[in-house]
Amino acid sequence: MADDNTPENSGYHALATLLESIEVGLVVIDLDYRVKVWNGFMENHSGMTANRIQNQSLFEAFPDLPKTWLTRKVQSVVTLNTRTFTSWEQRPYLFRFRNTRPVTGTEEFMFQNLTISPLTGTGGQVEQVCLMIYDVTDVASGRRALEHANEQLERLSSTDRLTGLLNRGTWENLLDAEFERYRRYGHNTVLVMFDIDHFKQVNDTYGHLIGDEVIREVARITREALRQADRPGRYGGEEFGIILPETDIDGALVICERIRETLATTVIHTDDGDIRCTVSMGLVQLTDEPENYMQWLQQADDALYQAKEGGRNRSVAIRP
Ligand SMILES: Nc1nc2c(ncn2[C@@H]2O[C@H](COP(=O)(O)OP(=O)(O)OP(=O)(O)O)[C@@H](O)[C@H]2O)c(=O)[nH]1
Repeated sequence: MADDNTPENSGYHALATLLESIEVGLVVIDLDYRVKVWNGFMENHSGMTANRIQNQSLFEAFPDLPKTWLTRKVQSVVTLNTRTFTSWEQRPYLFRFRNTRPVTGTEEFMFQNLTISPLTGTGGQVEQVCLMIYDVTDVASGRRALEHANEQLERLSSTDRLTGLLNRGTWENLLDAEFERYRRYGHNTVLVMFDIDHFKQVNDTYGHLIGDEVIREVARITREALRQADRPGRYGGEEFGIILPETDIDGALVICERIRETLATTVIHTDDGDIRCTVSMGLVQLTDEPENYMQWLQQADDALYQAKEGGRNRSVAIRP
């Protein structure tokens, strides 16, 4: 009988205790996926005791495991006798454990990195494999928060803060892209420039803050009148542009008149009283004439100027 007090045994005992209490999941399975070792981390997070799962098939005990994927990974570890590593970015988790971290409590489940190592027997053959599961929820949730913040930053830098429409830079890039698309495919496309009439009076009478409210309301009504593919943008102070892809000049005129009439009949309620405003619009369907998008823009601006000259609160369309 072995003497429990030999230095070898006490060393082994210390090691076993360490593996039992380490903050990493340790699972040893044989080549039939029967569980041989299941440490404290796994017990705590799965609710399954080592005694219960001992010698059970891993896939029977955890039917939700990605069987095909894990089998392929384990097979390659066994065949090549080398370890493999999978990060949470490739696969967020192997075992779906609830996230119990206090700081990253907003994450629903535990993100995991996984290492699969071969365990060889005395003959040098791989007889078992060891799965090591690392809880990387803190890292993953930090990274995800950063990505989320970057997305928001990206959105903010492409939109106008007052109206939420595309800002001038982004909108002009789209206009340039639409111009190139026309050159290649020749699809109908219309550019609209419009501007709030006598806006200076609104500012002078009510002040800049109320003026801003009016600009915001004009943007909201415009956005609501358009389709998903249409691209409204805030070009300058009280000047807006709309790109209407796959639209001819008659269709564009219908859309613009709808926006113009809606605005003309809308009362904007502000803290300083009710305000009405009108807009003038210039529309131009793209032809082969402009050599670049800036010339196309100039044509629309000329049409807008004609609408102002013609008495405002109207749309002027330049036909192809
Ligand atoms: N509140 C506010 N006013 C702005 C903003 N940007 C430009 N403006 C004002 O918009 C007014 C534009 O005036 P004008 O270019 O003379 O044109 P208008 O009074 O609208 O007259 P027409 O366009 O000829 O009908 C100016 O008073 C600008 O100060 C802004 O972001 N907020």
